[in-house]
Amino acid sequence: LEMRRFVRNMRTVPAPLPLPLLGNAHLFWGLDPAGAFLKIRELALEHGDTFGLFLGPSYSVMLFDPRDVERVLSSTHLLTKSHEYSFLAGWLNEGLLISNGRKWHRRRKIITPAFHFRILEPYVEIFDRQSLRLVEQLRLRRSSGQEKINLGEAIHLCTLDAICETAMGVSINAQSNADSEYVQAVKTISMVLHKRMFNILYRFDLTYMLTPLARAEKKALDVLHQFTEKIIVQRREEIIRGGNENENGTGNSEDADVGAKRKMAFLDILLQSTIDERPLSNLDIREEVDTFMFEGHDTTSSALMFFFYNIATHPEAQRKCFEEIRSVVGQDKATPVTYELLNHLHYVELCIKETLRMYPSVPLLGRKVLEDCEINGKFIPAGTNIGISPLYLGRREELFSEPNSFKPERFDVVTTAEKLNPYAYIPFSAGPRNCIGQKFAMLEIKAIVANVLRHYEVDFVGDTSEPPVLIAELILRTKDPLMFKVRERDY
Ligand code: HEM
Repeated sequence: LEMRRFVRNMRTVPAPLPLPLLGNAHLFWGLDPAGAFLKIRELALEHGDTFGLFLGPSYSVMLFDPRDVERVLSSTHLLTKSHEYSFLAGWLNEGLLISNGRKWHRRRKIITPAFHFRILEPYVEIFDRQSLRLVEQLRLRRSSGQEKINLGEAIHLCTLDAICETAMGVSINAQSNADSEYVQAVKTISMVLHKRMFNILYRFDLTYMLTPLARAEKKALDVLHQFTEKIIVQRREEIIRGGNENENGTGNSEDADVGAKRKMAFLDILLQSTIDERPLSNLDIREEVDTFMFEGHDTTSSALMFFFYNIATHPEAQRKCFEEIRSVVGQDKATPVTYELLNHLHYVELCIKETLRMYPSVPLLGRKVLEDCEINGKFIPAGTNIGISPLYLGRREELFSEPNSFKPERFDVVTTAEKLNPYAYIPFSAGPRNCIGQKFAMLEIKAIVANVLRHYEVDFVGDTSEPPVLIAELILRTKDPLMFKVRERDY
């Protein structure tokens, strides 16, 4: 930073004293992601809700005051993502999550209609079918002698199946074929992303390229990209050949390793979209489909895992969820869940919202400031990275009473006395760059919850005296897997 701007910034934004060259990096030396998160909390207590951090040459400002958060997230100027998102570019290229400027704006405009409720409504049939496969998988695990079940792992495969079918209109059958090349490639990429973001050895491109991890990434990317591309080419050809015979689930296009009835998948919508009257190229479509694949499965499976943890450790909440599901969907376990029925699951929705307050799937958001600006009297110079943490905000005592307790009723607008600040509760972010898939996510989570709880009572197997240790990586997870027992419900 140039000295004059630096001094102006330091006057308005407190920061721990930086060391030459290192800045404040030494404060985080040797800490794992969980430790780094606690350190940031400690610094907020010491320096206030908005404070600066120098990590080597890069300067960041952490915002923990909802008023400052509002200024950033609602702004139409502060939309550029921070450098960390570029680690995703290998897979997502310049898809909606990481694109910036004019490209992002135009893409957001054409993708928004793809999340209209009329498009989402038929997807519930997919969520229903895939969650019944999950129910079956859990039964198989039990009958094969697995006493304790890693529910998060089983759910992850289920959400991967659901997003693949909705995004591309094909099934990868991840739940019955967890060893498939595609599923393994998704796993490899997630592992690589976490390592690149949090391990200094892998952070810099030049040194990273020499590691075996870079080779594993390249191999996995080839698998992922080739798969998406193959589906795009096939679908384009089908449309040229004979129109949309497979739309709305009426057709039955089969492929060697993919096979499922097609609906109006996101891919079909993108194939019909135009920008400046020109259709999107295969690469344009691939980056958006891959973005849905990434953003649409890990997030929902993290939310679901914490949902089941919360209700398993709060039996009264589990009972109320089950009673509501039974009264809305009916006594017959074979009745399919529908869009209409899911909209009536009010108490389940409160539990999902409370889960996302305590355990937001995306624990940290980052923006890059391109021009000097002021945020509520604080001078932020161009080049600053901004960090906003939905996880930290959701656990602030000043914003939520008993923040570490699971209290779904706080979200009940009819009965609650608590007045919630919309910028304190931001699991789906907020403003122009909020989550485009939030309605999709709520429907999918509800469908999976409804089918699992209709069939099973879920118990947590583990130490409940302490909350699980969280790892605030790209997607929130726990240090150790959460293990559960499921018991068949008789009614
Ligand atoms: C519980 C589930 C989910 C949560 C908590 C969640 C959360 C978020 C958050 C916090 C952001 C903003 C990220 C940032 O600014 O860095 C975001 C963006 C996004 N989400 Fe979600 N998400 C969920 C599910 C989904 C699903 C199911 C899809 C797609 C089917 C999706 C697609 C996207 C896309 C494309 C963006 C980028 C939007 C843009 O920049 O214009 N998300 N999500």
